[in-house]
Amino acid sequence: MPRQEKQTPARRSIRPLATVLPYLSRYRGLAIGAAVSLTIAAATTLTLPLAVRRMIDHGFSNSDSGFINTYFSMLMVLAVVLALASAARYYFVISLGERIVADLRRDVFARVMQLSASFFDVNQSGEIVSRLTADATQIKSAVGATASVALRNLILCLGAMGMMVYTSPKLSSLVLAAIPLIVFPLVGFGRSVRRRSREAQDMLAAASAYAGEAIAATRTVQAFNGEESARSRYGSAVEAAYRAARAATRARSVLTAFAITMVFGSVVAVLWFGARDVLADSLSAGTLGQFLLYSVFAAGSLGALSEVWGELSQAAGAAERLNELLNEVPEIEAPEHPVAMPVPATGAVEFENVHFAYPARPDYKSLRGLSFAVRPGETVAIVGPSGAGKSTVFSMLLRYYDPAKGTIRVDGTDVRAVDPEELRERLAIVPQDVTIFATSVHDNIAFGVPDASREAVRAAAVAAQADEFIGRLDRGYDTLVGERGVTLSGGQRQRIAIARAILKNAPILLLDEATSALDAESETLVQKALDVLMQERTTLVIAHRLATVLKADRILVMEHGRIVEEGTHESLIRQGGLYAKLARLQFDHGAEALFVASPAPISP
Ligand SMILES: Nc1ncnc2c1ncn2[C@@H]1O[C@H](COP(=O)(O)OP(=O)(O)OP(=O)(O)O)[C@@H](O)[C@H]1O
Repeated sequence: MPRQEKQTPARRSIRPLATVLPYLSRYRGLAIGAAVSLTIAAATTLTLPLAVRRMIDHGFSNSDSGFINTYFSMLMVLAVVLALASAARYYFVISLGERIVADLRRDVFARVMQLSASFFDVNQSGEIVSRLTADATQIKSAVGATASVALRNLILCLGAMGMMVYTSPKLSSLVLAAIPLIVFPLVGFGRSVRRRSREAQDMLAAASAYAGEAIAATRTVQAFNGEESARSRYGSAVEAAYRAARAATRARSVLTAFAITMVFGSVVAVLWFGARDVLADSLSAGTLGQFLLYSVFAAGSLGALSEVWGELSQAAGAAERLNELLNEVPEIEAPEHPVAMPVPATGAVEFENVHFAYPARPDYKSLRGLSFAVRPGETVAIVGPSGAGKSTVFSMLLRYYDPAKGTIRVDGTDVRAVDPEELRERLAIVPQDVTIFATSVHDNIAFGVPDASREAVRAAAVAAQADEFIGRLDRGYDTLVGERGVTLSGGQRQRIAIARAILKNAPILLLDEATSALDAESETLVQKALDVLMQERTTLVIAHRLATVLKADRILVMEHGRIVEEGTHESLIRQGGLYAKLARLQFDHGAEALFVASPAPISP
């Protein structure tokens, strides 16, 4: 998301909250229940001053105790109605808030899952998580508690004003004249609260993003004695969030003080007039009492409304941040009329004059006219110095990004013309940094095929040389492996990833060999697992091991985003070019199993 757009102020203060309206209409039952119970509660409250007037003007002067009994029984009934209506209001309104925010969270998450790699190149995951949690919570309190208070006070305020007019049109006209004086400044304050609150949420998200990163990397932080600097960086992020939140709160306090002074000030002024009318006998004491209660209701609810306005403005800041995610358009989307890929899949891959620069680094071309073709069933090794563009080839094939120029074809079809889901069905990847989810071993292997049977998962694990170690775990395939698979060794994680790819059984395998050295036994096991996986399918492997290049049908040597040499190990060694240099480096350093990543000058 373009960051500069984030700060664009919307013209109207609480407009971003309109996002929740479609959700509101989805739950009409709850919304109607809330509205009805709100109305009943407010109407009941409004009848109380009527009773007070009757008591003052008639009740105490009348010695008929029957009248008093009926009167107080009625009041008791009213109290029970008020209590029940308030309880129902609370239930409906809070449930509605929870319901809407659950839906909103789900929709925002679903949208985030669809976004392209380029989005995540520039946005931090912790920042996004903060939107899903902190911002959504603010909206929940706005929709739930705040909206309920707002509606109740709005009804109460309008009702009280109506009753004021009914009680004394003369005094009411004075009150009504004061209202614009109060409302307009309130709206202005509300806008400033929204802006500040948005800033506070941005700051909080930045702090969360940093916390997420640091917590995920505690081992590295500790290894480098970085606790102190991490602590102080997080501390200042939190401090900045606090300052921004305080600024928002300050704006809200000013708003509240202003509102209460104005509202009660005008009530006092009006009553002053009223008191003179009573003295002049043109108004009964009971009527002034009734008017007084209604104006206190009206003033109280206006005061509450001003506070609610502050809260709604704050929630609008949060809604704005969620809207940005909801409105984010994935860069890679299925075409409107996707071309069907040929069936059965053959596993052919072709790059034709592909040029590409990462969106986060538009001036640097990672691929510069890359062309090659891989026949169905062929095993092709890609080698080259660090930064040559090897991993980029995989990202392009998986269509994380689209090329600036040129065409990529899978099974003869341009990848841009097909549904990305159909394309990715045909590809299985074993990345260098294996992703393990904090769930069971079974679910990790079955990640691409969630309905796979236990037998199928087991068969894949056996083929990936993983069954034995899984059997030794506490609960076998049901063992939870911890976040990012922390309870597993590097080799074990890799074999789980291989089992995942075996289970997916896609016609094209993308393999990014791990550079990290495994112990000899793990190495042999991983190698065996890969041999199984590579059988009978097209394999593109970013190779770091001699064994792998020796086994490949063909080796592509990449440098600066294009192919510079091509052939078998022997023919390339004979050519004496870049490959020969890379290979020599490896032998010179005696690391038989590893390709050295960059062709540094050979030391004498
Ligand atoms: N997400 C990204 N955003 C911007 N630039 C990137 C991104 N990923 C890679 N690059 C750049 O693109 C170039 C090619 O990177 P790539 O990862 O494809 O290299 P590689 O050959 O796989 O290197 P290595 O062997 O070190 O993994 C590098 O210069 C790298 O800095």
